[in-house]
Amino acid sequence: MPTPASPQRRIGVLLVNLGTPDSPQTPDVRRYLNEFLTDGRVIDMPAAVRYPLFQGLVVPLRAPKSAKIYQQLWTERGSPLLYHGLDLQKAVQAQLGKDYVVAFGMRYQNPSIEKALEELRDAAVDRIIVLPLFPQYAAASTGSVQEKVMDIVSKWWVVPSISFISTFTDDPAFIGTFVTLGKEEMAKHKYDHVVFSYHGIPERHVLKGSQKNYCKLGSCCNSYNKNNRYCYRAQCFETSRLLAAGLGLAPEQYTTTFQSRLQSRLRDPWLQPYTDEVLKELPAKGILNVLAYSPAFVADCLETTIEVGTEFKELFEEAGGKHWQLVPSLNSHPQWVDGVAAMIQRN
Ligand SMILES: C=CC1=C(C)c2cc3[nH]c(cc4nc(cc5[nH]c(cc1n2)c(C)c5CCC(=O)O)C(CCC(=O)O)=C4C)c(C)c3C=C
Ligand SMILES: [Fe+2]
Ligand SMILES: [Fe+2]
Repeated sequence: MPTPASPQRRIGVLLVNLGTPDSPQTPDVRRYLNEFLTDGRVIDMPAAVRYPLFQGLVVPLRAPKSAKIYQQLWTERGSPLLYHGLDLQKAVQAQLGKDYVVAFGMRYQNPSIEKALEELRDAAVDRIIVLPLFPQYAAASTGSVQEKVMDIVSKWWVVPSISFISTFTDDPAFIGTFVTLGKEEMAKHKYDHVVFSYHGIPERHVLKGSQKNYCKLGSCCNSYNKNNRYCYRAQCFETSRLLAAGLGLAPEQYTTTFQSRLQSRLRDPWLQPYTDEVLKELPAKGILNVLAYSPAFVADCLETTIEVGTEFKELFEEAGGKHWQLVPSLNSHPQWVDGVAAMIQRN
């Protein structure tokens, strides 16, 4: 008797980014910030303090100010973080072909991770590979996506086989595409210095993630090794080193900095040096032409286009700098699409 053909076994891929408001209007921004800033992995305070402090005070004050910035960022296609994510999903799906089903979700707001996982379940995939789109692991970004995904699938009757790509700080395609993009800018203008500005996190977050107290926020992070594989600071330094090597930069030709600290009355220190403080000092050192990278992101968003591309440019020029240029993010660059597909296939 002929054996029945085995059902087609497809692999589900879930690409996840952080999330963005549904519109740049204050009520939608408020809803987004309420979800984001009450996540215990982002604001690691007891829930009894976090909810009243952030929902009751911080978010109502911040939402109208953030909404104004989102209005500057918004395009005809909506929020860049969202449309670049959807473009990437489409391109990776085309690259991987019919043996894969690629879905896209956001940790906060829409499209939700829940909906994206349900799409994969409805497609009867054999197993799921989750790729949080954060190159460097942080408990507040990658860790939060992992927790959310596990929360959702653990409640399904049939729990799928699932794996996570937790960090790609040194991935050749991630580095290689940023090198390509940087060289394109360097061909148009002569730069004195390169600034690699990463999203900041509280120092406490790094120390809490340190295995066997290996990390002391000092020279321990200068090499990336088995003891600090998930140390956010060590991963940022590793990304900078690899980008600098690809661009042919000597150590004195680049600086690693950290941006977007949430100003807190508690004044807890965030990773340093702070980008805004470093860039103001550059012109006095004769550095007048700066190429700026935002390598904690793989898609352009508020943090790249507005904070690095616009606000830091203004600060630099006010301090006497002449030329500040942001390298665009990877978005759905063909080299990056190939790299994401390769990462999935290796998994
Ligand atoms: C690299 C990944 C990210 C980490 C780590 C991260 C930590 C982190 N962020 C905040 C507070 C805010 N971040 C905001 C925007 C934002 N953050 C990331 C990524 C990481 N955040 C992205 C991709 C974006 C942009 C989203 C977009 O819509 O374009 C914001 C909102 C904007 C604002 O009001 O300034 C806040 C607030 C904290 C507190 C934190 C770690 C503790
Ligand atoms: Fe953030
Ligand atoms: Fe360290």
